[in-house]
Amino acid sequence: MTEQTARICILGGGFGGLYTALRLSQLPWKNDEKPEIILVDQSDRFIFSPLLYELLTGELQTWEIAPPFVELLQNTGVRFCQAIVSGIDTEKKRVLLQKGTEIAYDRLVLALGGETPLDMVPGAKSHAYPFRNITDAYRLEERLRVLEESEAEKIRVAIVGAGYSGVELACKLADRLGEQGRLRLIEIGNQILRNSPDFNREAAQKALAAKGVFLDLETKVESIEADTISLEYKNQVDKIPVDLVIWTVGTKVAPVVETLDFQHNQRGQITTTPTLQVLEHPEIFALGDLADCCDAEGQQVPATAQVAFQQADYTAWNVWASLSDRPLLPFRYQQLGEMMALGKDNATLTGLGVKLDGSFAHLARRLAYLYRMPTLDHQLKVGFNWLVRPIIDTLSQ
Ligand SMILES: Cc1cc2nc3c(=O)[nH]c(=O)nc-3n(C[C@H](O)[C@H](O)[C@H](O)COP(=O)(O)OP(=O)(O)OC[C@H]3O[C@@H](n4cnc5c(N)ncnc54)[C@H](O)[C@@H]3O)c2cc1C
Ligand SMILES: NC(=O)c1ccc[n+]([C@@H]2O[C@H](COP(=O)([O-])OP(=O)(O)OC[C@H]3O[C@@H](n4cnc5c(N)ncnc54)[C@H](OP(=O)(O)O)[C@@H]3O)[C@@H](O)[C@H]2O)c1
Ligand SMILES: C/C(=C\Cc1cc(O)c2ccccc2c1O)CCC[C@H](C)CCC[C@H](C)CCCC(C)C
Repeated sequence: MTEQTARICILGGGFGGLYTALRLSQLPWKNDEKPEIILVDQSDRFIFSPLLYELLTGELQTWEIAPPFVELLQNTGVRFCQAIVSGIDTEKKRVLLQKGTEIAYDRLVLALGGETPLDMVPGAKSHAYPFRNITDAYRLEERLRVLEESEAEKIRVAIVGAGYSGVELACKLADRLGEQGRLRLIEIGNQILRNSPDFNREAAQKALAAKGVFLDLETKVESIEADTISLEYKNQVDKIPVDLVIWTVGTKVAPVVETLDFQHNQRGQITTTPTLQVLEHPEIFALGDLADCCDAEGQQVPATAQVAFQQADYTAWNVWASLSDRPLLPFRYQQLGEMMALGKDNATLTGLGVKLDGSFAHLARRLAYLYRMPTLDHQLKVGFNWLVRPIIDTLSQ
């Protein structure tokens, strides 16, 4: 009697899910043990979010940072299913999709990421622009285009949150808008980039100052209206006219994740073991922004692409191990450093004992991200384009 092929279902094709699928397809399955691997995502494209800002400056094109899943999964044996996940029946081991169909699984990988909360202040949902995915980038692009084509002498942009996204966006938009832009970066704390190494924070402060970005520290957003933003500073509220508000603050898990009957932390993330398994469900793995994970050393890991990217290797290995009767490995997070774009030809990078800023950091950041893109085929296409495009642009001038 032959045993039935095992089915691995991966929910979410971001840094956690897509890289898990790709690694799983490369593992040494014995022919009679080769499982069926299905990747489910609501979108048809993977998003390389660290390079999302470059769409707004025209430095990069959609195909480079958001390749379609079908293209990435070609020749891997992984099946792609575009659908919205609406629930999981853990008793029957089935994933429920919004379109009414279900997928049975033997192993399940949860990697649905996070969302930007627009319910933190009144008016944000109706008037502020989030910046997390390709739809957000297109919406923002369209608004910027309308403003640029208007008669307005100045385009007044307020960016809420001086974390990584806020600082990177402010620098890129300042370069895009030039003299036409008047940017302010609003931060509740008393400094920007609270969690960054001093070198990166200082490089960012210098870049923001050089680009004329106005910094509102210790300032809380009270509310956002159609063309104003109300800011509280030292117990006084000021209403400031704005053309565009971008909201970068916070990450929350999707409502479908909140409804799952697992242990969650206060932020709604699913608690996992260091082997990235959901408590009391060894057949279910969770990683990335939706997972509350302490690694083998007991350190709480942050919600970053760098973490999800590393967890994907362990998840793939552990899923394979659990189907091959091998021991599972606890996740060991290696903080390699951090990189930040500070405009069109400037960046800052701290990691592995190296500190770089300016155009060297810009180049090193681009190369480091090229190396982290999902498949060799995509790396080659993008790398070739980065080499050849400047030559074509120069010749066509
Ligand atoms: C602008 C920006 C820049 C960033 N830059 C960096 C950086 O430089 N370095 C860094 O380390 N981190 C960075 N991050 C953080 C990083 O993007 C996240 O931590 C990382 O993407 C998390 O990976 P994930 O797999 O958990 O989720 P994601 O990569 O967000 O993937 C989740 C996937 O699930 C899909 N999905 C969600 N809900 C459903 C559903 N119900 N049904 C079906 N599919 C669904 C989504 O479409 C998405 O493809 C950045 C974030 C942003 C917004
Ligand atoms: N280059 C990179 O490495 C990079 C780029 C983008 C994102 N990421 C990762 O993605 C995750 C999200 O980062 P993010 O920068 O998008 O968002 P974030 O971490 O939520 O940062 C938002 C910033 O806004 C501040 N803030 C909080 N509430 C506020 C309010 N009501 N008004 C004004 N400011 C407020 C926060 O201060 P407090 O910190 O005091 O709360 C923080 O400085 C992080 O894990 C980050 O590491 C990394
Ligand atoms: C800081 C580095 C990696 C961490 C990291 C950061 C992210 O934002 C990620 C996002 C998504 C996936 C993964 C990651 C991630 O791993 C990179 C460290 C690299 C070295 C410190 C770079 C050394 C540069 C060399 C000196 C090369 C210089 C080249 C030159 C300028 C020609």
